[in-house]
Amino acid sequence: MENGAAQPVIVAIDGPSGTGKSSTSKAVAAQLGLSYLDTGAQYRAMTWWMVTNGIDVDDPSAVAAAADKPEIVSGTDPNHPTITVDGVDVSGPIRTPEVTSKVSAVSAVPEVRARITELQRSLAATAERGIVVEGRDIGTTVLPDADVKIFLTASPEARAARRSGELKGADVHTTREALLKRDAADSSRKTSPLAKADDAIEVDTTDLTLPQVIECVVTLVEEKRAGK
Ligand SMILES: Nc1ncnc2c1ncn2[C@@H]1O[C@H](COP(=O)(O)OP(=O)(O)OP(=O)(O)O)[C@@H](O)[C@H]1O
Ligand SMILES: Nc1ccn([C@@H]2O[C@H](COP(=O)(O)O)[C@@H](O)[C@H]2O)c(=O)n1
Repeated sequence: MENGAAQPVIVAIDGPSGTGKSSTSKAVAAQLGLSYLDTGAQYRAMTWWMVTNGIDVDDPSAVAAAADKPEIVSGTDPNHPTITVDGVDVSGPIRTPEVTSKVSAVSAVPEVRARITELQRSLAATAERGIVVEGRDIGTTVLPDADVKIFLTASPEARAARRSGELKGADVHTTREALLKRDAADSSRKTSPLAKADDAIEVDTTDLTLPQVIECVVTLVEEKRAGK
């Protein structure tokens, strides 16, 4: 089949924090002309709204009761991903240390996950050429029939070094502990925890450059499209 008339392809990329999901997914989507969805940004947007509206994020029933209130809209252009809550651009505010430290509590609430999962499935279903969706439960729960499933990993040391390089001046040890704490919370929650789908391909990125990881994923998607 000609490239222009190709069937939409759905790519699920999961893994712990700092393994390179966002960087890889954006680049793969841009290279292959697909849409891109950062599902972590959606959970961060929900958390930002809870904090901004004085909801106690450690009270799951308060979070559940408010979960249907914010209108979260994700733009899926990999070259210009956007996220708004009730029409406000929150791409900056969702990356603060406060939101990062509270997002695991909010994302563990089943009503939050149900609401956001519905948004994710709807975006995937309407992506004309297909989509790369990255998160923690995409291959296991959100899109279990995805055409290609990747689970990225990397050593905690490599992930902490990458993150502290981004957050200029951040201490690597503190960054490592914060990453591991978030992974533990995300992996141990009852509803759709961070997990590798049985049919996902695991790619350990510890000793790979970002361009190498991107090339590996592009090749896997192209092989799938070619029916190999
Ligand atoms: N293979 C790699 N080698 C070196 N640096 C990398 C590699 N992959 C990603 N990075 C860098 O590591 C940092 C974290 O990457 P990224 O944000 O893509 O991870 P993530 O898995 O999406 O994290 P999170 O789940 O916390 O959002 C970025 O600065 C990115 O440029
Ligand atoms: N599919 C997903 C994606 C993310 N989360 C939660 O959001 C947090 C932030 O994710 P980042 O990728 O932006 O770091 C993450 O720690 C999870 O709590 C999720 O539950 N499911």
